Amino acid sequence: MYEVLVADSISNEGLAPLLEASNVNLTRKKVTEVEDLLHTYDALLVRSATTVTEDLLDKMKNLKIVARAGVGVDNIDIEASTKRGVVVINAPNGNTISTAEHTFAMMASLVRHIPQGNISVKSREWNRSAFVGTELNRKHLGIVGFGRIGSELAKRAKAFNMTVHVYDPFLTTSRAEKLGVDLLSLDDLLAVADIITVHTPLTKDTKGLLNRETLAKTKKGVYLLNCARGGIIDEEALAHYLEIGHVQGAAIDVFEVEPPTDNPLLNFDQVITTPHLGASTKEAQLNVAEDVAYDVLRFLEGNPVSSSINLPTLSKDVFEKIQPFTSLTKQLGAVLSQCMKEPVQDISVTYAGTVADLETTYITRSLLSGFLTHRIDRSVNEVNASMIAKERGITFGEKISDNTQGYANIIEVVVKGESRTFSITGTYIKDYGPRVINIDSFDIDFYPEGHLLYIRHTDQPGVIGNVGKALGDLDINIATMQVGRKQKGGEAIMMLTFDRLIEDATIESLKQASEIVTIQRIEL
Ligand SMILES: NC(=O)c1ccc[n+]([C@@H]2O[C@H](COP(=O)([O-])OP(=O)(O)OC[C@H]3O[C@@H](n4cnc5c(N)ncnc54)[C@H](O)[C@@H]3O)[C@@H](O)[C@H]2O)c1
Ligand SMILES: O=C(O)[C@H](O)COP(=O)(O)O
Repeated sequence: MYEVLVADSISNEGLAPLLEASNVNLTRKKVTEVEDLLHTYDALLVRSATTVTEDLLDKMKNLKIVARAGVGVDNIDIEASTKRGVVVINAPNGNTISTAEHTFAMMASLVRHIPQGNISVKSREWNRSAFVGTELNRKHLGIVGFGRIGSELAKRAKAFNMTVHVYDPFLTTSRAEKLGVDLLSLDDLLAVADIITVHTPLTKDTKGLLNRETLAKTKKGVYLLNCARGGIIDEEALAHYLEIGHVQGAAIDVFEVEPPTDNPLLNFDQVITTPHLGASTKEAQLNVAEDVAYDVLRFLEGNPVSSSINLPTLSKDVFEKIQPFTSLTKQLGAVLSQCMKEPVQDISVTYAGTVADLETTYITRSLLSGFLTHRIDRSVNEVNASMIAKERGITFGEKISDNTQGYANIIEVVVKGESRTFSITGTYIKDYGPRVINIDSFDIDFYPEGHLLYIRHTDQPGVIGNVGKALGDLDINIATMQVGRKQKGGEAIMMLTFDRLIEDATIESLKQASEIVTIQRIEL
């Protein structure tokens, strides 16, 4: 049974896939209400109200996935989640239209003073001259951040006969042309726009993007909107330009600290606000809840997620295709880690044949996770493997080759340590499964699973028999035995598999024979 904690207000109807699943036990409680049970949850679903800190992640020892029913993941410590191997997903598409519509509504309200007029009439005033507004028609709208919401807003603005200028360092000129907007530098946009609205994520680059210095470049009388994230427009700087009358008005849905209490912007009549309502529609909430509910269920049942922040996103079809190879590389990594008993500096993977056309970065992550699992005492998976490898100074890289050595596919891994290198090559054979076909330059053929002994010895008569007899005398049954050598009379290898773990004492006794060079136990 999977334990799922829904910590924020998320549509019940949208959560139906989880509520109806027979293998899920769903709890709807705030994190603070289940302090004692935090270690039991497999999945955590939040909106923007819950902050997923490193401290919370430490308490949620069993957590595998954090789902954000919405777009912004700035309330989730992604790095700490990734370190712990916790997948973070979001629902990036479900609230786009609602937020674009809300921004448009805020813009129209702002230039026509609708909230102020409303308050005035309800105060039994009839002051028509105080609320003379401005048309949107033929005005220049500057959109900073032209992603999903920015581009939906542009369509609506164009329908109102506005000229749309955009600034987005990741937007190509051809896409801007296709969408009928004028792509500018930030400075040029600031200089030309009558109304400026921000639609970027909150990152270290966008925090305070509109500040005292940049806002000074705007037209006198400009209107500003922030329906993205508090802090993209520096609140103190905005307050300053409102105070001196340079900025004519602002519409703010999001704040640096929510709920805002002593925020200076709340003191201005020309600032209109909403309590982070961009995504608060029935439709958006149903969409985002459904999106994450399906994704969380898929993930818990071992399937790919459709929108991950810290994992490459794979379709079900692609995931199924790569699964045999991720299992294979996990095993190859585990064999390598146990055979190469020294610090490793570099891991290099070469893919050839059918596997080379697949999502190899994900397959390499599985390899790293198989390798690192045997070296460190924390949980490693595809989410955190590359980060942990980097932390430990292990470089890694991928190559594609066309040398399949006669197989449909092969994966060769070379590990460089301080004093030597070690290599392993595997293949996945349809209807037969994974095979290791070369280990440390010895051709061999074994199934990488279970309890193994990897023995290097001199190629001479009687060695195989002696090993068999010594194990037989200890009542140890050899399940399979594969041998390989490079040349007659030179060094040779044996790969033995067993039905149970072989004790240290047995290995020590086998090592006594002079023809045995090394023995390595491998547990897969
Ligand atoms: N108010 C709400 O309730 C609400 C609802 C949904 C989303 N949001 C917020 O709206 C914002 C936009 O969401 P979206 O779905 O359109 O995201 P998106 O990822 O589709 O678009 C963001 C755009 O910002 C651009 N960008 C990134 N860094 C930039 C920079 N330094 N300068 C200029 N542009 C930059 C990106 O290239 C991208 O095109 C996010 O902050 C999100 O959290 C708020
Ligand atoms: O990033 C988002 O999706 C919006 O800010 C919505 O936030 P909410 O889910 O807390 O309304």
